[in-house]
Amino acid sequence: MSSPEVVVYRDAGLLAAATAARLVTRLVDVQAARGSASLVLTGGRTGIAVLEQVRVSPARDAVDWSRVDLFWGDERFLPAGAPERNETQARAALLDHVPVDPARVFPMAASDGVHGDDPDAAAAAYASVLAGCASGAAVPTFDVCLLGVGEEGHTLSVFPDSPAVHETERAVVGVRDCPKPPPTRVSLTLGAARHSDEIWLMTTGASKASAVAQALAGADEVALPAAGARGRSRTLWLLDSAAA
Ligand SMILES: O=C(O)[C@H](O)[C@@H](O)[C@H](O)[C@H](O)COP(=O)(O)O
Repeated sequence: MSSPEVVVYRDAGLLAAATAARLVTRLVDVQAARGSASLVLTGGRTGIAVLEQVRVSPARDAVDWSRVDLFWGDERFLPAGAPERNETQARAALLDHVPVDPARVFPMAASDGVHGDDPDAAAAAYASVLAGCASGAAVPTFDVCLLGVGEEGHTLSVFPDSPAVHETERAVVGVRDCPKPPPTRVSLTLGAARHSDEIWLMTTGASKASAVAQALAGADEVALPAAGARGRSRTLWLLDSAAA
């Protein structure tokens, strides 16, 4: 696992624009080397702001969007099309504006889909999707995994000292009574996220500064889940000056 690197930007707007540029370049480089690329999307203001900046980037179409495999790190377990769903927001911010291949976009199930309102069934189904994309492994090696970080150190929908942070077997879990609304979610585990080549933790605002400091000081992942988000070759903490 890689050691955390830190890049600090003047403000949240510059972080979003610079991270969008970083993402476009990373996807182009991976596609040049391997033909396709895989990306894990996140919810939250910061993650969506980055996607919006990708949409308006002059370099956007340097990426062959038809050869990007798109996954989610977590999802708010709501009916399809609900405004609060990470998928809804990602489609509005970017995916509906670029020629992705629908067969290579893998949203987590909605609460009114085939799995009903059972987040555990939805999680098991997503684990099967991941295994189906992983040619023999349980989880693909994601090229880039975008993550946000909460004030108390959550990432994905993995919260401090929660059942999800103690999960060592499953790659995807249902989350209930989530401290951050909405309460029911589906989430990758930290173990699944660590299959990523690069993990980018995008964090803005003074309210996150304590969690950032604890994570970078080597806090235990049970108490500070974001501290356990490590990429195989790179772990990037992308901060604005307030979070730093
Ligand atoms: O579904 C979610 O809410 C996200 O996955 C969550 O992990 C988010 O990334 C963090 O809470 C940071 O959110 P902000 O960027 O809005 O602070």
